[in-house]
Amino acid sequence: MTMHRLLARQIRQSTDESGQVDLTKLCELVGAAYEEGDRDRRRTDRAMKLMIEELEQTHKRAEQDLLRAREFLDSIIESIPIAVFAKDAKDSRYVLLNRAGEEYYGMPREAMLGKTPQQIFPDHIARVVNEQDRRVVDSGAPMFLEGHLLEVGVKGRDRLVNSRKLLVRDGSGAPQYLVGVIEDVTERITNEARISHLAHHDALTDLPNRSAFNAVLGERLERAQEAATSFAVLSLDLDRFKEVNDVFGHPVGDLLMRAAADRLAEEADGAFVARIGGDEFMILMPDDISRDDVLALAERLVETIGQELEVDDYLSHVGLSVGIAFYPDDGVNAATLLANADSALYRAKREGRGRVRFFESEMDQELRDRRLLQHDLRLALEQNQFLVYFQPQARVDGEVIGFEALLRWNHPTRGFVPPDQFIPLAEENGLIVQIGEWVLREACREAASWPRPLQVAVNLSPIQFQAGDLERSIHQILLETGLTPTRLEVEITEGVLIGDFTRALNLLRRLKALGIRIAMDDFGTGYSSLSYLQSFPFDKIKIDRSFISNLEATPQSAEIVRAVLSLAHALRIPVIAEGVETEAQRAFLAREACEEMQGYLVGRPAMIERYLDLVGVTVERRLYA
Ligand SMILES: Nc1nc2c(ncn2[C@@H]2O[C@@H]3COP(=O)(O)O[C@H]4[C@@H](O)[C@H](n5cnc6c(=O)[nH]c(N)nc65)O[C@@H]4COP(=O)(O)O[C@H]3[C@H]2O)c(=O)[nH]1
Repeated sequence: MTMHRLLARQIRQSTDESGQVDLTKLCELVGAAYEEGDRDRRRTDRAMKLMIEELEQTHKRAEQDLLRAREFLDSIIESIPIAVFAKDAKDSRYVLLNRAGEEYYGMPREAMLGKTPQQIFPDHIARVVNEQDRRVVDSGAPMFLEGHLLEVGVKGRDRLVNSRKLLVRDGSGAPQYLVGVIEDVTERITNEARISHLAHHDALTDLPNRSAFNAVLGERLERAQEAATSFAVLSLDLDRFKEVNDVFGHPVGDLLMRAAADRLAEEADGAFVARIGGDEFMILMPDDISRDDVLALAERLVETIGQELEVDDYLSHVGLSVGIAFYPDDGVNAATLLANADSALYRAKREGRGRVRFFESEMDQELRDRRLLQHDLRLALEQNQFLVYFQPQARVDGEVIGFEALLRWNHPTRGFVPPDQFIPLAEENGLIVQIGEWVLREACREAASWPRPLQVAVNLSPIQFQAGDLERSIHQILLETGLTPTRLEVEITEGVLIGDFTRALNLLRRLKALGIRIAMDDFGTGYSSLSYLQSFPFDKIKIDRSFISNLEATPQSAEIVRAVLSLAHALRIPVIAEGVETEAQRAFLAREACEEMQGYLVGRPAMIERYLDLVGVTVERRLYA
């Protein structure tokens, strides 16, 4: 027989040494044990109760958390701007649709929930939707369609969307739901397209820009190398665009540029036309085009652009010069091809604008020569290679009234380089600022030393007006040399007024205020000499020598000279005629009441030593006649 260990212990504790059981003690021990047991049970019951309560609360909290999480998720799904739907995986019935979904499909969710695609969409669409659903359910693989046209719903017709569908399984792994999202990417795609367009197109004309041109040229070169084909690159430049811009203002200039670009693109017959900056364009011609065809097209472009353009009630006239280089004959890489097309363009412009020139290897030589000359020009000033020649200016009766200072460059190996050749180079690299200052100083110093107070005329380049502090340097030179400002005349061409017109005008006004005289040079050759006469009180007009040399040959020249003289007289501006070589020319000018003249008839440009008598060093006064 087995006995509970506690009872055995209680009996042992109630038994004395003789083996006698003390029943009273045993009853006490058993009673105490029962009481202890009751206390334990009560404690356990309480603990159990507390635990159950705690568990119930935890459960309730978990349920509430779950509910809140669901509500939170629901509100996110409801408010995201992406359409979200869920369907029953068995029959594609819609079980969930958010607000964005209603908008995409153009119908309220009540019209869709519980329904299959066949009950909602037209047949051909329902068929596609069902096929997609089956594919996802059968394969278990998600579906992703990018940038496609949404073909359902009201709003969907012109929207581009990214859409996804994926399968959700139940606890046992069986297909339960199909969840789909549809994101409207129309704006993003159109923005991306717009940004890419802007990056590759010129904002004013909407033609491809320089970077697009370089990319296309790179591709063309690669293709032409592989296929052994040839192609032509045209470098184009609008003639006189800057003048138009300046005379009519930038808004008209912009309209004109747009109109010219349209004409170019229209006439270019599908060739690739790009605007690569300012008034410069490039055209890439199709493969294997003949020289004759390229020439014909280029001439057509020159003619089209040369026609009058009516822009915003203004009639304006620009021209076009074109340089052409061929791959592979004139260059096998982009840099050489472009440089050679530019050389041809440079030649076209130099030969009188409105022309088309093919690249020739001698142009390459010319370009290198120009660079060499530019390099030598830098040394010329420090090595004293410049000289100032003086050419007398006289009244038409022959009385010398002053001299024009003309710069000469005595190159150590080339001899005398004509100013027409090196001054544009000095203007290109900015050296004209220092060189011009040197001429001014020499001319003023020389004139200040003459016993007779004759005037001295000095040419100023437009670059001197744009860069450097011309006013200060003239002021400084006058102080330094002691020449009276009224004896100095500066000759400017209309180029000075092109560009920053207001700045140039203010500068001229300040120079005039110092007492310096301002003459307008090359009158009649520019685009807008007449309009400039209105804007500034010039002290003298110089009629360009081209009109004087043609006086006898072309009757129009005589008419132009007469017209300029009568206009100048009306404005009370004295006129000096340039390039007077013959007595007949002088007589004509005298008859037409032209005040002054300059030319070989009076005297050639020379070192001042040749004219010492005229300036009063040896002879007080000398008359030409
Ligand atoms: N056929 C012919 N020509 C005559 C006659 N009389 C004078 N000439 C030439 O006509 C030019 C007159 O100078 P420009 O119109 O100011 O034209 C000047 C001027 O624009 C520019 N230039 C000369 N020196 C300077 C200068 O110091 N600074 C600047 N910025 N330009 C200068 O270079 C141009 C050419 O200068 P040059 O070669 O010295 O040429 C000079 C002169 O030698 C004549 O009867 N017949």
